[in-house]
Amino acid sequence: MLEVKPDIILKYFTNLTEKQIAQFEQLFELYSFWNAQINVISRKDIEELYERHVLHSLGIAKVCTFKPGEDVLDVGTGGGFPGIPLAILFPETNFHLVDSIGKKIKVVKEVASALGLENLQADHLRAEQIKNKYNFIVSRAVTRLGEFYPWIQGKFKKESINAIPNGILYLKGGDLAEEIKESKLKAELYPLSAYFEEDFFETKYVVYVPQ
Ligand SMILES: C[S@@+](CC[C@H](N)C(=O)[O-])C[C@H]1O[C@@H](n2cnc3c(N)ncnc32)[C@H](O)[C@@H]1O
Repeated sequence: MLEVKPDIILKYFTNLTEKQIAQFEQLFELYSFWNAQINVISRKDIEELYERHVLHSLGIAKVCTFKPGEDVLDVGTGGGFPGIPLAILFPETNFHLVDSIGKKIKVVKEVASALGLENLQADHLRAEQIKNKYNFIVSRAVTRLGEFYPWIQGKFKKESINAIPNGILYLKGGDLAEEIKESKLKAELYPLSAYFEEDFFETKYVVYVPQ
């Protein structure tokens, strides 16, 4: 069987514990197995799992170091991106992963349980149904910011304990100027090419919208 190693993760995250390295290593086998049954990432992408999905998700960690005890919501997590890689990296932060498609949440629950992730809860829910409040709301590839914002408005904790105020950290690509203008939000753009040298990241950003 093809074996793909998470070397690219170790290249950019040099302080991982043995446990975290083992968890990242497990991801390839787990997603190869689950993706064959329930499509959560493009099947031709599986060999690029670590660069295009795991490292891309961890781009958020280059912009914000989550604190122990903070609550983070991942809206439209699909098979667990960006929530699962972030939950491995920040084991003392609480992650709530939701998706409107139940079978995708099944994959998230299976992967999280195989990894022994105790800081992650996954629920089959639409973002609009959520009543809890969070420090940060993360997302990737769900919808335009203008549509996304009303779903999560009012779901932030008032008090911030991080170096950056509570807010949205959204992974986006391409030309964002028009989308941000249309949303009328005050957004800050962090290019992932500033942190990662691979071509894939040339057009990728973390969009931060403080609350
Ligand atoms: C293109 S997929 C992206 C999945 C994952 N974030 C990733 O990057 O691999 C978009 C996901 O958003 C989910 N979704 C769309 N609208 C949603 C909503 N209102 N609440 C929760 N999930 C939603 C869909 O079910 C789908 O799984």
